[in-house]
Amino acid sequence: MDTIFALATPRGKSGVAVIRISGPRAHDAAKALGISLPAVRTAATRRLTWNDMVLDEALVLRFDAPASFTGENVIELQVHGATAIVNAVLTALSEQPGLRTAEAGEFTRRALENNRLDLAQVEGLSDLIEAETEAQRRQAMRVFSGALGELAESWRMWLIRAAALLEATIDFADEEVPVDVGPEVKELLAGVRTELARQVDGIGVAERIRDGFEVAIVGPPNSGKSTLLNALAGREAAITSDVAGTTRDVIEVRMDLGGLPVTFLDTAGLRETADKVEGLGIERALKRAEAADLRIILLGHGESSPAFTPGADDIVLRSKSDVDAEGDVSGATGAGLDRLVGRISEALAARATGAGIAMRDRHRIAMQRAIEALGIAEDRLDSAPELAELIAEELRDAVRALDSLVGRVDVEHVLDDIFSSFCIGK
Ligand SMILES: Nc1nc2c(ncn2[C@@H]2O[C@H](COP(=O)(O)OP(=O)(O)OP(=O)(O)O)[C@@H](O)[C@H]2O)c(=O)[nH]1
Ligand SMILES: [K+]
Ligand SMILES: [Mg+2]
Repeated sequence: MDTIFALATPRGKSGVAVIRISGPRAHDAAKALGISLPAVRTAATRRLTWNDMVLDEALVLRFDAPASFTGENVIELQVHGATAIVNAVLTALSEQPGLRTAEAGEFTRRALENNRLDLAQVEGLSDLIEAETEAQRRQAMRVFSGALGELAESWRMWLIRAAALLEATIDFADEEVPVDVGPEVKELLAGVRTELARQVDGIGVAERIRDGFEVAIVGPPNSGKSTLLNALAGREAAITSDVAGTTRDVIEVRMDLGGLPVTFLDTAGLRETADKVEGLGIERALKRAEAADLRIILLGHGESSPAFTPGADDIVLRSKSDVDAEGDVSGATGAGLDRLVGRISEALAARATGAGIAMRDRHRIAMQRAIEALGIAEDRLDSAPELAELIAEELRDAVRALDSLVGRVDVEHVLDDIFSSFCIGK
């Protein structure tokens, strides 16, 4: 196994830069830099030297396998964040035998291989690093701390219990079965299936929290959509003018709205037009507005938008309240903007509460596979309960699907559990 190293903080000038070394030669690599190793899990300042030259005065942290992020011996060097220092230390490391630069994600891959993290936690970690808003941080943190693995483990235990009950009836096939296990098995399966379905339902919202909600601003030309977008963004993101049909392409502005990631879409004014390019813009506007999570329908004085019927949560507003007594909001003066932002946050926050812990297509596929297997098992329990062996096989399929959630693949281990732990009356 190679010993790998890399800069763990972004490149460029900074107060401190962290260089991580992981693998069997991590301790030797530190010693080769003139470092006398600090005690495990303590930090000590040490002078780094290479070819008789002092490179820097660094804070050195030492972790010994398996109690480290990667599960290997790890040294972390906190050096002064000058490009020249970082380069000198990285060069010194690369000149040592058995050491090489880490590939992207390689520290985490080793953590996975050494069972320091499960697959879902690895996904959580990558989302955590990408998190920009509070809701994203909270969601990623839940997954990173192993919540999905814990859920999968509890489902797995229920299914293994159900399979064990069925196995017992197989063992007793020729004799009298002491108890009818059907009702208990059914209850276990229905419990798992209901929870799985709830998690699958929450994936869409969880994906939204990860990738951002879309809020489209739509309405007739010149109602002030682009001006409103600019007011929300606090910058001139879109061109505005008194010419109807100014906006053609969809303009996107990403924002943090009360902790939720939101992308606002400014769109072309909706109207009948003979202009080919404007027509293409309107087509795009309609498509994106329909796909968005929420729409702000912005109307001018006395206007309606025949091209757009508002959905239940959509917000219909009258623009230019600074010059229109019946207006609700003014992109020009900012009046009514806080109230609008409040309404949008409220509508999206209500949806965000439906988020589950599962949050990826991979999770959806695994869970749906499990739901399907459980459905077949439940049907068989009703129609042909004597086929206990076949039913148990469906349960094993469901367990395998759930195991794939966390990247566990040792099916033998599952079968061992089933056959060893719960043998009623034997
Ligand atoms: N007084 C006032 N004028 C506004 C306001 N919002 C927009 N306007 C003016 O209305 C005109 C149209 O504004 P835009 O923001 O370009 O309108 P739009 O809806 O994006 O127009 P299209 O992109 O052509 O569909 C411009 O002259 C703006 O200065 C407002 O809140 N108050
Ligand atoms: K305009
Ligand atoms: Mg516009």
